[in-house]
Amino acid sequence: AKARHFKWEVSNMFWSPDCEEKVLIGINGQFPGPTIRAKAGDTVVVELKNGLHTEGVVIHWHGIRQIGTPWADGTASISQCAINPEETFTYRFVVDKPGTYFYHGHYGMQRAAGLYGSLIVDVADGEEEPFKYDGELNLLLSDWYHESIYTQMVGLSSKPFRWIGEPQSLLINGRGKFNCSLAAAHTPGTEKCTAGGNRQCAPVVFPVLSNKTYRLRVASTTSLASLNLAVGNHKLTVVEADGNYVDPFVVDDIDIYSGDSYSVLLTTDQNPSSNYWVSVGVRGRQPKTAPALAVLNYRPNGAFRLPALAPPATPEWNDYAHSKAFTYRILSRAGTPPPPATSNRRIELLNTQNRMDGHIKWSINNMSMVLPATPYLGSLKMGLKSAMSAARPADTFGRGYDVTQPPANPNTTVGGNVYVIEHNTTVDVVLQNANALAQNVSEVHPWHLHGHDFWVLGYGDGAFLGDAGDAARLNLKNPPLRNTAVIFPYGWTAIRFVADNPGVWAFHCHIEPHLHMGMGVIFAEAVDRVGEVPKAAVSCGATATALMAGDHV
Ligand SMILES: O=C1O[C@H]([C@@H](O)CO)C(O)=C1O
Repeated sequence: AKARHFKWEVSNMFWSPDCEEKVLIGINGQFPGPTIRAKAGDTVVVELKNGLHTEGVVIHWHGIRQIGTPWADGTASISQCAINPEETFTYRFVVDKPGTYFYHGHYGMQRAAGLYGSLIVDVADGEEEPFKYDGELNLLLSDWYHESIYTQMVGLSSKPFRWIGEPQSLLINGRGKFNCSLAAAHTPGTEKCTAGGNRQCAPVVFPVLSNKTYRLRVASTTSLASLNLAVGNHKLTVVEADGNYVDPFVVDDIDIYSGDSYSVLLTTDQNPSSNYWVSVGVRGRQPKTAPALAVLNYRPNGAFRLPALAPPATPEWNDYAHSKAFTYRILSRAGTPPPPATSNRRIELLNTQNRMDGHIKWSINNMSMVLPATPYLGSLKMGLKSAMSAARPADTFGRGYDVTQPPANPNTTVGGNVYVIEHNTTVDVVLQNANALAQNVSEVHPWHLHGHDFWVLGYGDGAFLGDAGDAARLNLKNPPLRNTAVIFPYGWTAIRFVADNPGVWAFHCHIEPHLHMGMGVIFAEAVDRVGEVPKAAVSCGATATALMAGDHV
């Protein structure tokens, strides 16, 4: 195992991801940020300098469990202080498991401002993947708004509430088109874009050879959009989800929620005289955003020889039967560790949209999460009384709640939502979706857990019936291991994890505006067992460090 060193500087820069120039957050002058490539067992060291002029920054390594290094998880107010402008913080952590991951900002809505990149972990030397392929294609998917994240955040917390709306474009590896289509010939009423050139918005071209198998690594860091990916005329074999191998299955298209990652195998078995479209469209919300397109370029055809066939159509946004059919097929590959047969605790989390003093919030068991000024990892480790509100959030919301209707009493309050988790206990969490504030509206929410993979034990429609029924029907045989799980409209999703990684871990909806509106909880897991926390993670600036060392002003 090696140490892999990176020196990064985060800064605002002008960029044209969809051909319209805006300001975004890049790393070392690049957007998306540099790809990290390492082997399982390596130590990744990122010296991160904050080159933003007037705001803090942190980076979360999404899918990396940070076993023994909870201070490197990169969550502002949770695992560390936001890094001040001009300051450098060093992230040092082991990438213990091969897979397709990514990293992104986890302070305010900085992820939506473009602060993200790929993190790919290959198998350790001497090990082999359990499937064969000839080459790899990397697709980091995102959505893009023309309004700044500041305007978006102010709208979300204003009275009256101003929703951010749908994104202006979808991006593949940071590239998209705003008001034109590369496939205008197949899309009546749209303007044709110029395809080539070396502009920042030039479409991605994936060169391939005929009759080979490629591993497509696909990850979504979208702010809002749930996506679907298809490649014209080609089948996709799903082999990995969130850094865990799955029992392979073949589909025409895959759904990818924000926070998800997949590997799919594609065999170039189609007519080699043509190129083919890779198409990424919106699902789960009525789309107002055109699909993103990239070119699967069968060499030696010209890169910008446009495909003869129309781009594959994205399934209807509200065809949830299609979504569920895909999601339910994801099961663990033989050899994946099975979950413990029983759990010590079940936490049932009801997701509701609420009102608070004229604001709109998302609440969990009727508490909307707000983050503290002092990062939990330090304040809980030091046992500071101010660290947590005395009231513990509830483990359940009671069976009577009608998930099919807007909340009878929509009023909510804010809280820390800190759940204290005992070391080495097995914890079940049931995420219960419900109707939003408007009649007949219930949305998709992809929930992401930090610090752990979890087994997805099952999904259901309507209210979870608990011990009266659903608890006995969970899949304990071959549930997939993941770090992100979707809850479907009006449905529930049950997960299980073992609390074997002391730290303070966020568990939240990965939709950026929903997290901003409070849709999350904190798992304070065996914090007394956390090793010595680096001072730089929990004290900010040189004076803080010096004061901690006993110096006086
Ligand atoms: O959180 C959300 O708020 C809006 C809408 O429900 C209220 O304007 C929306 O579509 C969300 O996902």
